[in-house]
Amino acid sequence: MKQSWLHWLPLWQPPSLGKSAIKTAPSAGSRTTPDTLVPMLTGVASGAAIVASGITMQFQAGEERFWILQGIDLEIPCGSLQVLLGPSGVGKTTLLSILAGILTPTAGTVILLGRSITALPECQRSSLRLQQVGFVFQEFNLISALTVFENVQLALTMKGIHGSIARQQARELLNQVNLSDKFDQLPRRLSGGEKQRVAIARALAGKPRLIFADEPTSALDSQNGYTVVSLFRQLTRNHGCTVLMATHDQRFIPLADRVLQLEDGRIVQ
Ligand SMILES: Nc1ncnc2c1ncn2[C@@H]1O[C@H](COP(=O)(O)OP(=O)(O)OP(=O)(O)O)[C@@H](O)[C@H]1O
Repeated sequence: MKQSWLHWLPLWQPPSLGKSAIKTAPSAGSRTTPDTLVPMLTGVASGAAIVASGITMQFQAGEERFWILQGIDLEIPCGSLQVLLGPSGVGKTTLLSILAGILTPTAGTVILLGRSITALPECQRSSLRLQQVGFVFQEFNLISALTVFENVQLALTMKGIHGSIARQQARELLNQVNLSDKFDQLPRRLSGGEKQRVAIARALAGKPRLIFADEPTSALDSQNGYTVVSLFRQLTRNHGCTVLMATHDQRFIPLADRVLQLEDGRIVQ
């Protein structure tokens, strides 16, 4: 799903209409936990980066309503690489967007990094995302008029990191993704794999604890895809970052700590 990266920080446009849909009602087992009943620190105590309960999402297409997610319960441990697998249109972007607090589910609750976000006002969710969450997309969404270095520096600026500290951190992030020789290049001069590594460096600005990656390997060949997913794995191992990656690509499953298969609105493990 093509989205502007800048959109994801304060705002987000929901995905477009038109693929497969589930037109049945959610199961009787679907539940909605009142947000006030969820302790603020649930999840962190148990080492979970995300705890989702009874996530249900209904969309409307013309006159018709359909359920795309049907009562998903999920706990994602800190410091792990989780792969959300499923065919196009099954609801991966929708689920990612709900877990990141960008979309509000029809029912259910999400605890993100110990905070119950479902009932938080958008400005507080946006601020939590800005400080703690990084995003990586299929289409890279780099700013074409800025150099590689400036793309990362801008992300740091948006997180309140300026001047020589921002420059130092931008250098470190780009070194971390092996792009130390590309600082002054414009994105159009980079290969797809290099662009995605810039996008990862940018997503890591401000040391987020959680990375959401939506189809990050779809535009890449096997080797570059492997480099990107290996990089995610390294981040979980060396920096304690949690990565949730949505994909329909089964090639990188061996690198995941856990595969969550999304099927008919539910997670099948
Ligand atoms: N705001 C919306 N209103 C109505 N339908 C929507 C809305 N957002 C998404 N959908 C529909 O919900 C379904 C799931 O979309 P979603 O983008 O989450 O799937 P996906 O698994 O991420 O697909 P892809 O891999 O192609 O990106 C699709 O049929 C989509 O058209």
